[in-house]
Amino acid sequence: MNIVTCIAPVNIAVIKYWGKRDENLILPLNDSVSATLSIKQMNAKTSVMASPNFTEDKIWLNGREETFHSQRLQNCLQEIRRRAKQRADGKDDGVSDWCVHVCSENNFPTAAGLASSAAGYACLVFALAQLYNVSGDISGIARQGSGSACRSLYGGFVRWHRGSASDGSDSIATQIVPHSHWPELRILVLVVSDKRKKVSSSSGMQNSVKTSELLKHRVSHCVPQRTEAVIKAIINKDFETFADITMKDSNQFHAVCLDTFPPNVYMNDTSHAIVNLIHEYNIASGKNKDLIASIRMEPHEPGLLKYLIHTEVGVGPQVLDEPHHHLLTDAGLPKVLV
Ligand SMILES: Nc1ncnc2c1ncn2[C@@H]1O[C@H](COP(=O)(O)OP(=O)(O)OP(=O)(O)O)[C@@H](O)[C@H]1O
Ligand SMILES: C[C@@](O)(CCOP(=O)(O)OP(=O)(O)O)CC(=O)O
Repeated sequence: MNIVTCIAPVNIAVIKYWGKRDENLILPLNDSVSATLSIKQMNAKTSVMASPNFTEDKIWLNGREETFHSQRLQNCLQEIRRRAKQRADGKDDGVSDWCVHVCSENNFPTAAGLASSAAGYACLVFALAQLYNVSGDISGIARQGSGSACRSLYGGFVRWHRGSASDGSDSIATQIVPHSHWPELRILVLVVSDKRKKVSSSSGMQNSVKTSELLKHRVSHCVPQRTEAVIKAIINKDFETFADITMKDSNQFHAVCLDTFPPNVYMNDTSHAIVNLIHEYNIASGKNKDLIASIRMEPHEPGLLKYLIHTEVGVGPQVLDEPHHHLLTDAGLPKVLV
């Protein structure tokens, strides 16, 4: 059967990726570090199907057909087909020459700053790799769909190495520790808006590279030391240092966005109220207080917090074997549309 269905997780960066040195290959200016979130609560689910009967590559995203002409989609598909053709066993069964139909859905808001592109491209590339029997590192392929997607191919804590090769061959993700390393850690995702961001990450960071002096300082003077220090804190399960670096790096990322001209404002009053609440909680050494209850009480105006996802660090992408999981019919059409 030439159909595969997979799910892939989102990831949240504790050292942020912001700025590219190559727009087409998606090569970053700095290393980044993230935690992969449990696949149970938030995931992208993707079915890919290849058939000699298909006449063109097609993709449906959240129930709507989208154009397959996007350069990023094309780059991922081309690269994985190239890898399929040069498989170690030298046998190409011809499947990589057939057109593909892709159907994907996210079980959380798309393009709202919740890393939908990360889960989405990780899932697509992981599923295509199963379909074409491609083995070895595929994070460098997912990276060409969306930079942060390379980190969603691994569970636990993950580092995306900026690399130095001009062809991007060393700009890949590696696992720092598996999800089982720090099981006590809990992650709360507080969604203050589920609308599409006004400025996408891609164009936001492009403007920052062009106009922000602070970005240059961050890349050369802050991120290298922070990356080493946060990895050490993760390995030692040193929560205080981990939390300190994570908050400082997030603040600096938002400061770079404000230093960009014209500025990108991604946080609103509710986001700032939450940041203040966390600091007050820490100062009050609220280890015995119920943080979730405090968050639900604050900010005081009801309805400002859209929803709260209580999750933890999780595993990387998974294959779903059962036929009822497939999002495409045997004829290659989205089940939701037939
Ligand atoms: N399941 C998916 N499969 C393939 N592509 C996807 C999927 N989900 C999202 N995308 C692509 O990612 C784009 C959204 O990426 P964008 O970077 O703007 O938002 P985000 O990833 O949700 O936010 P952020 O990068 O700030 O965390 C979508 O417009 C679509 O092109
Ligand atoms: C703020 C971030 O989430 C930005 C993510 O940017 P994307 O990976 O979505 O950008 P492109 O590579 O242009 O697709 C920080 C991070 O995840 O490291």
